[in-house]
Amino acid sequence: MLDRNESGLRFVKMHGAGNDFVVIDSRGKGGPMMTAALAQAIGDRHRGVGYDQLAELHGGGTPGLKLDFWNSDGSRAGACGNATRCVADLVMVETGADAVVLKTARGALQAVRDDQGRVSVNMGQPLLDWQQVPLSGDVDLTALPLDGAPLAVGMGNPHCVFPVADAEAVDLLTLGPRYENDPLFPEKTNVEFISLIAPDHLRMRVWERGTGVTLACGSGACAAAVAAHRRGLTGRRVVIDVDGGQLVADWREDGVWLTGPVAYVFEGRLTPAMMALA
Ligand SMILES: N[C@@H](CCC[C@H](N)C(=O)O)C(=O)O
Repeated sequence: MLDRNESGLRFVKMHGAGNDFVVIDSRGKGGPMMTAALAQAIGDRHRGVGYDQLAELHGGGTPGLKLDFWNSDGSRAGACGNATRCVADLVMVETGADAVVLKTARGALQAVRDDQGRVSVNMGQPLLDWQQVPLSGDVDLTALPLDGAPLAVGMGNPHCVFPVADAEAVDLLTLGPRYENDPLFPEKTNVEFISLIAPDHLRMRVWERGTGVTLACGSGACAAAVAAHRRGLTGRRVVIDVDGGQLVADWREDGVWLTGPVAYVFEGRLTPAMMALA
């Protein structure tokens, strides 16, 4: 066990509506250090720390703060709305600012804190062309023998959203991995099942690519709002009930804004033995 004088890689455990993250701070250390093997080891809920996504913060100064995302199976993710909100809060607490810009593979994302302590991030405009989602071809998903006539939405990562009568009744453990790995999605996909509560209110259950069932998914909430609006089910702003709480997605002229809670769980240090797995 590490004592207080031993060095080790510091991390913070956070969550946003139950979507949980390990945040590694690599600022001022000459660039990111994460590898697929180490990300997978830290993500192991029995032998590591456990998380849905790992977020590594690096860069700073004039080029700006950068954020990379890893799934618990060691794969990379181009976007993670809830981790972006959590890390934005961490930086805002540190600097005393009420807004921050974080550079991600999705682009430079602007985040702000509201007077209830919730953090919002502009996740950008949805990507709706098949090449951008991406899909394996110019196919109409509604014509496919996939239950529920889904919509494909890119938010910097792929999402397949199924509007269904009752999201509670969906067998997520069977259907999630089936569609995640469908050849229609060359980079695999996140899978969301949504049902309508009211024209401004959805229920969503999610299977995340590279992770499995999670209690919430921010980019998934954005994709769900876009899909529901395109289907004529909702307006542009929706409250979304997820297993871990509530998120709000608002498709505005400048992009889809995702709002929700952030929480700090604990801080720790990874042991040298764990680091040796990098
Ligand atoms: N939980 C996330 C999405 C994480 C990435 C996803 N599993 C992927 O591989 O694209 C969110 O809050 O957006």
